[in-house]
Amino acid sequence: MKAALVQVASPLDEPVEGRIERVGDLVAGLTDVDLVVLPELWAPGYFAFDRYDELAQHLDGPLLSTIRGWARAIGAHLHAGSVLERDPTGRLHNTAVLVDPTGEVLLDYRKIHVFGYQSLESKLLSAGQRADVADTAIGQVGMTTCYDLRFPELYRHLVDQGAELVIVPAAWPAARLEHWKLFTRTRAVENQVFLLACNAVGKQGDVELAGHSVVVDPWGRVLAEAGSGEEVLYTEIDRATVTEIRHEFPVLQDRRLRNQAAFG
Ligand SMILES: O=C(O)CCC(=O)C(=O)O
Repeated sequence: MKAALVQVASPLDEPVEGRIERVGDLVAGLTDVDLVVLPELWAPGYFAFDRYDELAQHLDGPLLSTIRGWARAIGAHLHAGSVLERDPTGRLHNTAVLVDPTGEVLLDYRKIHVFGYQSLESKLLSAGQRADVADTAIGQVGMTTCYDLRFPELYRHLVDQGAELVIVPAAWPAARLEHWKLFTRTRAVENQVFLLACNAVGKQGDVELAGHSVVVDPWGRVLAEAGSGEEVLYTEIDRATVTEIRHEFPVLQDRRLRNQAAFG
């Protein structure tokens, strides 16, 4: 399975429509891949808090419909990064969406751990309450978003549902790049999954985003890592590696917490 992680900047002074066109042009050039991944809230810009309400859309709105068209045009799965979703009750969410090559939505995930440190996300957005795994042509896919990387129990929950690969869009600041590098590898190796993490780059307001999008295999090996500028990061992964590594080194079978056996 060939994947491309599209690491882009979302400067707050760039018109959103222009950015959607620019990213659409980049995606249109990716005709030889099975999966394309975009960063967290790349269209509005994660730090455009004052525009969240104005820019949020229902999942059947124009942005997702454009993105579904991109997937059809290149004939690949497309992880839309995340979008600002207005749900039917009017609440807003940071929602990741996976689309198949026919443009059908396979899975959506509302970010569970909304971020409140030097961020208004947790004030403006409602937290998700569900994390599912989709059985797809590219494997058993789970999704989490950015800050979720700090919460290992969410990944265990995905593994318990059969996840083989976890896709993580992010807008992770450069100030905590070392944490990003640590968590992306750790979540992959402790759960014996492929982890594909697509970060944003560039400045949004005062905050520099880290880039360093990364693909890690279930043994914790970094298969590909981007730098700190805009770039498309290519990788090739074989889902059979998950089964092989879990068979060869079956640590997940030795978990005890689930049955409370070792912790009373
Ligand atoms: O956890 C972090 O350090 C960064 C999290 C973040 O920026 C986010 O969730 O958008």
